[in-house]
Order: sequence, then structure tokens, then C-alpha cells
Amino acid sequence: MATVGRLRSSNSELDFPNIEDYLPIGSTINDPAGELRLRDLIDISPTLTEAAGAIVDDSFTRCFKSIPSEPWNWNVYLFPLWCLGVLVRYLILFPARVIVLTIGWMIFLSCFIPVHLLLKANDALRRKLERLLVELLCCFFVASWTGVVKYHGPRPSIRPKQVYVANHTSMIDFIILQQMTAFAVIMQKHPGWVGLLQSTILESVGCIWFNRTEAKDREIVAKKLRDHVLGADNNPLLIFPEGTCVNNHYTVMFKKGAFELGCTDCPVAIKYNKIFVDAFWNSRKQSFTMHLLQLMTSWAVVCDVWYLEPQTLNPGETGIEFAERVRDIISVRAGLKKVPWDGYLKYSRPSPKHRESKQQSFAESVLRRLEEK
Ligand SMILES: CCCCCCCCCCCCCCCC(=O)SCCNC(=O)CCNC(=O)[C@H](O)C(C)(C)COP(=O)(O)OP(=O)(O)OC[C@H]1O[C@@H](n2cnc3c(N)ncnc32)[C@H](O)[C@@H]1OP(=O)(O)O
Ligand SMILES: O=P(O)(O)OC[C@H](O)CO
Repeated sequence: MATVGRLRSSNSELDFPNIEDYLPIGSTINDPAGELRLRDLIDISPTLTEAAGAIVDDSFTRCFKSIPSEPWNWNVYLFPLWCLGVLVRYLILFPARVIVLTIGWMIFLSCFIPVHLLLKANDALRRKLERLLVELLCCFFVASWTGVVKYHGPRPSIRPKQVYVANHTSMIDFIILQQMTAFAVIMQKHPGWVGLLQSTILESVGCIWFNRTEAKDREIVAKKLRDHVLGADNNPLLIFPEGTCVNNHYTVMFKKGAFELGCTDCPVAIKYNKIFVDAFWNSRKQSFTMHLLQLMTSWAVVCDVWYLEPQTLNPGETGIEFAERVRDIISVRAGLKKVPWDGYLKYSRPSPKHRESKQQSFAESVLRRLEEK
């Protein structure tokens, strides 16, 4: 058996040994087979298996794919019925819904602007009225897609040191929850009309927006969260700890931020029924405006919302374990499959930490085999 050569002095600029440094003196990695050589010891099959697994069963990508429903208009009498439905949805329902939404905006703006400008001296009353107006506007939005929302469990109330956490499928989750309670929501900043609403109306109900790909922004948000939960009169905080929209078949990793605030976490499970339309917002394929138009031209948006039993950190439990326990509760209630991925990976290359841990485990397996031989 070939003896493993003593580690030669490192030749890399970074002072890490190269694989060649483990070879017997005078041999190279390309030496022909015969005697047992280093390359015989490097079994890459686990790595290959993992790579092939990622291609065959990529559970990360599957979380963010719209899953089309079965077509039902495939025969001679169903097809005309479907055509009739298209005409009704686009020519009757859609214009009626545009009118409803326009009326909603008119009522909202004609009340919100005076309340915001004229009640500066009476902060408590102004905040209360603004809260009610935002809830009202959200009711108009829900009506504009004929939302059929069933709420289960006790309605959220304003209590200090409480955080609501929900699974996330579309920005309409925000509207559906907001029509019952004006939450202060942690949100990604958007461009266009959504961004304008975020920095005006939504900021006035305590919503906190940031850019999730900026570490500095995340740091500031983490501090704002801690301050917010201490304020007794602040609107209840709502966080979508997945940090991105998932297709309502899976839940991805819950970021620990919401679970390290020393608060009670109130889980909210949201499950959409895809009978008329898929409510998943695939932001890579569609703008939010197009998403809303799609909902407004469907028959209805049907969904269930469960306000579940509040949870507190168990003795000895870490933030990550707490996050995982709450994710379990939500996933079970909404019938969603848990996958371990970090949703932010949608927007970034794998972190150096993740890459290095993979390199480390591969290097360790090689060294283990070298020592066994
Ligand atoms: C008026 C009506 C009009 C209506 C009509 C218009 C609609 C108007 C639009 C509204 C819009 C609403 C929709 C809002 C919905 C969003 O916008 S969702 C997107 C934004 N929200 C979020 O991202 C919330 C989730 N994120 C968090 O909770 C983050 O923790 C915070 C709070 C941002 C803080 O971030 P942070 O300080 O970086 O800390 P954290 O993320 O916990 O991570 C630290 C480290 O721990 C690791 N880590 C975290 N958790 C875990 C874990 N569980 N296991 C292992 N490692 C972990 C992280 O990976 C990270 O590692 P490194 O990357 O440093 O290596
Ligand atoms: O699905 P994403 O990652 O584009 O996230 C959408 C919003 O920013 C969160 O609601």
C-alpha cells in the first residue's frame, strides 16, 4: 500500500495545502492505476449523488413555481361554457370591480388626507382614524377580487410584546390580514405605485420597509423591530418570516429575527383554494399590477386564515428552534410541506459561509478516507 506523503510545505498563496501535498513524494494525481493511489481514495459519489439529486428533485425551485390547475374546458359543451365565462369575467365583473376599487380609493383619499394633515395635534385620534381607513381600503381591495375569506380563531388585538407571523404567498396576504387589523408590517421596498404607498400611507400605520438584500438595511430593521414591540400603543407587528412569496404548497425557512425579540409569537396560517385562481405572486414573471389584474378578472379569490395559539420561547430553546416550531404549526394547519431552504437565496448567490461548509465537509471526507487506508 502506498504511504501517504508527509504534508509538503504549502505552496498556495493563501497558505492552504493543495491536494497534491498529500501525495507520496514523486507521484502525481494522474499516475496510472495499479497501486492504490490518492485518486482511488477520493470517492466523489456522495457529491455526485447530491448534484444529481439537485437536478432531479430541486425542491428549492419547486417552492417558487406556479402550479397550473387541470384544464376543464376540453370538450364540446364545456368549451363554450368556458368562453361565456371569459366574457362575463372580462366584460361584466372586471369593469364592476374597477368601479368598486375606484370608489374605495376616492373615499379613502378624501378622508385620509384631511385626517393626516389636520389632526396632527391629536395624535391618538389621528392614528386610530388612519388605521380604520387603511382597513377600509383593504376591504375594497378584497371586494375587487370577490374575496371569499374565512377567518378562524380570535381576531388579533393590540397588546405589547406580541408579534404575528404568517406564511407568505402574495402581497395580497397583507391586504387580507390588514382588512381585519391594521398591522405594522415588515416589508420589502418596491418601486412604482407600491413604493409610493409604502413610503406614505403604510408608513403612517407603522409599516417598516427596507431592502432585504442590503445587510445594513436588515440591521436597521432588526433594531426598529426591537423598538416597535416595546411601544404599548403601536399597531401589532406582522412579519412574513419566509421573507419572500412561496407558492402555497411549501414553507421555506423562517428567519429567526421575529423569534428573538423576547415576544409572544402568534402564528397565522393562510391557505388559498385554487378553485378559481392561483393566488401565488411569481414576481419574476409578473408585476404586482398584472397580478392584481389577474385576480380581478377571475371569478373569486377563496382562502382560509387561521389565527393560531400564541407561542412563547421554551426554556433552553434557541431562536432558530423556536422559528422551526412555529413553522411546524403553520405548515400543519395550512397543509404545506416544509423544505429547509432560505428564501433569500432567490436573490443571492449561496453565501461564502454555505460554500465553505460544503468544501469543508468534502475535505473532511477525503481526509477520513486517507486515514482509513
Ligand atoms: C393601503 C393598502 C394598500 C394595499 C395595496 C398595496 C400593497 C402594498 C404592499 C405591501 C407589501 C406587504 C408585503 C410584505 C411582505 C414582504 O415584504 S416579505 C419581505 C420582507 N420581509 C422579511 O424579509 C421578513 C423576514 N426577515 C427577517 O425576519 C429578518 O430576520 C430581518 C428582520 C429582516 C432581520 O435580518 P437579519 O438581521 O439579517 O437577521 P436574520 O435574517 O435573522 O439572519 C441572520 C443570519 O442568521 C441566519 N438565519 C436566520 N434564520 C435562520 C434559521 N431559521 N435557521 C438558520 N439560520 C438562520 C441567516 O441566514 C443569516 O445568516 P447570514 O446571511 O448572515 O449568513
Ligand atoms: O416573492 P418576492 O421575493 O418577489 O417578494 C415579494 C414581496 O417583496 C414580498 O411580499
